[in-house]
Parts: sequence; structure tokens; C-alpha cells
Amino acid sequence: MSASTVVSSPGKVLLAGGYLVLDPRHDGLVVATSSRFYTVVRAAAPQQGPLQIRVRSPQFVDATWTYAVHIDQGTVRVDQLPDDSAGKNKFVQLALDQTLRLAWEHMGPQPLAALLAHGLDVTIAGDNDFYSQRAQLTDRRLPATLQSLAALPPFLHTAVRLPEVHKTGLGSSAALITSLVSALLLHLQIVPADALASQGGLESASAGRKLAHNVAQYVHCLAQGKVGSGFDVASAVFGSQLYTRFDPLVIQPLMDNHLESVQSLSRTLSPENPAWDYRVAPFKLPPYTRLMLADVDAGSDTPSLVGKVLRWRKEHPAEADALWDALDASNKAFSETLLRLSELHDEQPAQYAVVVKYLASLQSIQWLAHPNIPDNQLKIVEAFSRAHLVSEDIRARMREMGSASGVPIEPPEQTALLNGCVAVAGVIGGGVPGAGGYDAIWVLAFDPAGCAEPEQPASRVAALWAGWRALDVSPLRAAESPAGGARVEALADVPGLAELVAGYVWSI
Ligand SMILES: Nc1ncnc2c1ncn2[C@@H]1O[C@H](COP(=O)(O)OP(=O)(O)OP(=O)(O)O)[C@@H](O)[C@H]1O
Ligand SMILES: C[C@@](O)(CCOP(=O)(O)O)CC(=O)O
Repeated sequence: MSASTVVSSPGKVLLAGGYLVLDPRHDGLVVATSSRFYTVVRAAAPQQGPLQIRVRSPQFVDATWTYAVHIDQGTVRVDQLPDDSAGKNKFVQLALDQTLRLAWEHMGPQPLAALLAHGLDVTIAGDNDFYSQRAQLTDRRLPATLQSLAALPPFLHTAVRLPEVHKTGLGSSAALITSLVSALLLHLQIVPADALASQGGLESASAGRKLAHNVAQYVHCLAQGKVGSGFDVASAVFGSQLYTRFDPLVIQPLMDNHLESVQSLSRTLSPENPAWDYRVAPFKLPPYTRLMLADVDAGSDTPSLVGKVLRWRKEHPAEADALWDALDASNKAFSETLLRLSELHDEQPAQYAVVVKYLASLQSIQWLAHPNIPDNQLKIVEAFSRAHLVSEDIRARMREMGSASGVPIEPPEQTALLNGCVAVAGVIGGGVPGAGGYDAIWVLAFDPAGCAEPEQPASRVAALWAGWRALDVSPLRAAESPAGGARVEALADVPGLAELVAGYVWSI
């Protein structure tokens, strides 16, 4: 066994398909982010006494959880030590408990005890983007800009306890569970060392990656106490994709009986189990475009938004079905157009680059106004124009759903902000991610090669955000993940991670 196993998993942005993705008839367009969660699993130092697993989240006050592991002929159990001052962490405990049960089923008690030896030492760290850095920027007298964020040390201490942290909506719990579960599966050799070696959709994924998905999906549902669509775990495992949800029935028996000691997890969670009917079609944003994200400091309670929208749908089935079908058509047109743009790039890279450079300096309403666009460029301009129009159509229909259900999906303050962003020269589109509300916005802008930073559309958008007074708009550093979904990392290659594991804490 290697000294330490490190697995990272990306955060997510649901660009299109909020609410609809809860229904397997529709899919969700989810982009995995460059901001990631990291889990480092190492053998604990030799010690006397019972087998223990120590989990640390060094970015938080009072965040070390210690668990005793009991392995016997019947099963394995993970109990938090009673004198632990950190309080409970349901997500972490369930990930350990359920993954070790799977390991027990896989190899039996003696080999598991031998593999765990003296116990495990686990470190969990999330990129700064997962938590609001407003307080840290204020303390350093820095403005809320991408430059300031880039100047912060990696894995900065948040100065608070976990329950008090202000999350930014990138899906911290799904990324955390996915990296923790995958690191344990690899460390305990339940999946082969190369299980995460290749990236891609479901078709090309290894059995090990699919197992990591099923376990993470199940543990996340268990910890949240409900079964959502699961797009966040799917993107943490597989990367950017068009996601179609799984039937909750596959894990219902486990959800109902997880505390019983004897049950077969491996049969239900096996990648061979045909009841796992989710679908993952790989997706990527077109070349020379850049996804920008901002955290808006006026959060919304996602479960209550979801509850209200689903109630409205139940009470007004005809109206809701018509709106969902129309939204679905627009969502599909959006993802198809973006994928088509990647093809157009591959077919005509030089023409594509010329078009990007040209459109990057114009507002979207001007893109088709030029009378003499050469034929071989016209279809590229038209595709970008279509992407813009469809994204605006999605926003309009999301607002319609919001007013029909009495839910602020794109509230007026966000509409004003997004209208401002979409009017910036070189912006393709924007919207409220996921369930919407006041939480966040996304913007897709051109990112032409060889264009100086101040002339980049992204710089104009950043300037708009910095000057926006009606809402407190804070940029996030994340862009689309270039690395796909969950992957194995070398500890020394992740800036700041080795120091964190060694006990060095970046303080505010
Ligand atoms: N760094 C961390 N270390 C340990 N546990 C963490 C860490 N970050 C998050 N968690 C766990 O995830 C839980 C938060 O999950 P929750 O589902 O509320 O957030 P979320 O919806 O994923 O957040 P967001 O999408 O805003 O990032 C925390 O209560 C904690 O148990
Ligand atoms: C509304 C919903 O479709 C998306 C919620 O996404 P987010 O947490 O707002 O990114 C719920 C779900 O898919 O589980």
C-alpha cells in the first residue's frame, strides 16, 4: 500500500435543468469546476489501544473527529469517540461507516483489520472557492476581485466552526463525499489503483469509478436524509456532463435499513446492478469561452424553493408540464448548440478563432449585424448567437416558473444583475445556477487567445460586478474543470496540501 492516497473531486454548477433534472424524463447540464475537494488518507502512526480513524478538516476551528472502528465476524462499525469536542459530522461518519461495511463484505474481517492496521489518518481540504472569502478579504483590506482571491494562500483557514461557514453553492458536501469515498475505496484496495485513471462518461468509465459513484451517491443521500437528483455527486465523479437521474428505488431499502448490521451493500451498490439507471453524457464548454461564477451575498434556502416548485407542479400539472417541456427543449438546444460549437472549432479552428476574436469585442445584439460575414464564418457566428438567444429563453422560462409557483427563482435583483452582465461586449449568456434564488450567478464569456487581460470580456464583467451596488457580488475563481471528475493526485503537486497534512495551518 502506498504511503498516502489522495483523491480530488470537482465542485459543480448546474447551468441548465434546475428542478427538471429531478424528473428522469429531463436532464441537467452540469459543469464540473476547477475548484476541488481533496481527501488524503494515510496509515496512522503505530499506537496502542483500539483501532481508530482520525479525520481532520484543518480549515475549520475544532474540526477533528475521531472514530473507533469495531470489526468482528458479523460486521464493522464506526463510532465517534464520546469525548470528541468537534461535534458530529454526519457526512464524514456515514462515508467511513458505509465504505468500511462495503470493504468488510468485499474482503472479510481479517484482511480488513490487517489493511487498517493501526488505523487511518484522514485530512479533508476544500479549495477556497467553496467557502465565502469575504471576511478574509476584508481583514486583508483587499477588494473582492479575482486578483485578490488569487493572492490568498491555498486552503485558507476559515476562522469558524464548520456549521457557521458561509458556503458558496459549489456543492461542498457532494465533492467531499466523493473524494473521501473514492480515496477510501482506493486505499483499501476495493477498487484497483488505476480505477480513476481515465476520464469520460459512463460508457467509458471503469467499474471502480462506477462503484465510487454508487457509494458516494448513496452516502450523500443518507447524510442529507433525502434523495435529490444526484447531479452534484455525478459531476464530482464523472466531470461535466448531461445528467439523467437514477431511480431512487435502487437505494430505498438501504436508506430505510442502514442501521441494521447485516445487509448486503455490495449487491445494491455494485456497478453491475442494472437498477442504477442514471445516464452521463460527457459535456464540455466550447473552446475560447470562459465560465465565470459569482457568489451573491443574500442566500436562499434551496430545499424550501424546491418544495414550493414541486408543490406547484403537483397542483397545476397541465400548466407545469407545458412549461417543463418548453424549458426542456430550450435546455437541450443550449447544450446541443454548445457541443456543436466544439465541433465547429475542430472542423475549422482558424475560422473559429477569428470569429471568437471578432465577437468578443461586440455585444450579442451586434453579432449578426455585420453585412459581410464570410460564409465559412457565418455558421459559427450563428451558433454563438443561438447559444445567446437560447440562454436568454431559459432565463425567461425560469422566471415564468418562478412567478407561477411563487418562488424567487430569478428574483428581480438578479434579473437586473444578469441583464447587466449579458449586455457586456463578449458575453454569450448567463443565468442563475441550480435552483436559483439569490445565491449565485453564472456568466459565459469569450476568452480569445492572445487578448491582453484588460481587453478580455471577463475583465469587463469583473468590473461590472465590482461596481454593482444593489447586491454584494463576489467573484469565484472557479472555471470549468480541465481535469474532469474524481482523480488521483500526487500530494506534492497540489500547492499547500502537503503543508496542511503536516499540520501547518494558513491563518487569517
Ligand atoms: N471541509 C469539510 N470537512 C468536513 N466536512 C465538511 C467540509 N465541508 C463540508 N462538510 C460537510 O458537508 C456538510 C454541508 O453539506 P450541505 O449539503 O449542507 O452543503 P452543500 O449543499 O453541499 O453546500 P454548497 O453547495 O453550498 O457547497 C457540512 O455540514 C459537513 O458535514
Ligand atoms: C433544484 C435542483 O434541481 C437543483 C439544486 O441545485 P443547487 O443546489 O441550487 O445547485 C435539485 C436537485 O437536482 O437535486
